[in-house]
Amino acid sequence: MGISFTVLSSGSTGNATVVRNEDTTLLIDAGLSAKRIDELLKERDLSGEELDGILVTHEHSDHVKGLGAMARKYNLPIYANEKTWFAISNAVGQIADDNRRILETGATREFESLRVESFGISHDAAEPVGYSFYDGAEKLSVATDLGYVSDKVKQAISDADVLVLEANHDVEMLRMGRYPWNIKRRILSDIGHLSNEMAGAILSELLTGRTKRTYLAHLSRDHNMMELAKMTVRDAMEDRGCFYKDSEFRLCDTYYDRPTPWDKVSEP
Ligand SMILES: O=c1ccn([C@@H]2O[C@@H]3COP(=O)(O)O[C@H]3[C@H]2O)c(=O)[nH]1
Repeated sequence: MGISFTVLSSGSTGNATVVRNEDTTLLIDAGLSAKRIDELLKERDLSGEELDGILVTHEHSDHVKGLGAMARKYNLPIYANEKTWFAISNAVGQIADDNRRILETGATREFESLRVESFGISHDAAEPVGYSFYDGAEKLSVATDLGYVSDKVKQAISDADVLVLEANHDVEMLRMGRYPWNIKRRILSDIGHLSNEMAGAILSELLTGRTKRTYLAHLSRDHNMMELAKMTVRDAMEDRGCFYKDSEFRLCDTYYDRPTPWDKVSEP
């Protein structure tokens, strides 16, 4: 079967992604109400009963809003590093001791045949992480909520067959937008969010021929549009000499209000 995934919802109104293979199904973040996550799972013919655990990237509410409720409703273990556990302790409510699992940044954990690696990212949270998933030779990487892509992150996500990468904002739209200047500065900073241009620059370095598609994620509803994001990413790649035909590499959409279709990592 290999790795399949669906981005259930992406953006500052709530983030959740399902990654599964033949023996394991994991939820990455639970940033919407449990009721909404249940609805989104149902849209992809899945139920919370089928989940084996929840991996947390960081403590911001758009990533943990429904975390405690999902864990309690389905008796799910939650995996997060120690600093993130500390940061979510109030928001998450009562969690059974057995469901409080530590997955330290940089650590690898095998969920039967699905291997998960966490890697540190740069964001204004206690100890934010992204995740890579491996099944045999297949690799899927998920990296959102990062202001800057370090060499370590590049290494962690390089050679992924499929990548879910943040393209949060168009810099001009953000500059001209309605947010107060201190928030704009924070979003533009190294611990903020990746712009479309930065996402394209990273992809131009990462595309070695193995990565077949990238889902552009966590788009700002105020300061971005999917078509603009795709155009800017593509232009940024071409400016750096990285040309591709759609048959070799594709940019794919994520949505804040509906799940992406199931995607099999092994498919071309
Ligand atoms: O001090 C701050 C600065 C920013 N933010 C978030 O960053 C997000 C960037 O994408 P967005 O435009 O969809 O939404 C923005 C906000 O949700 C925040 O919550 N607090």
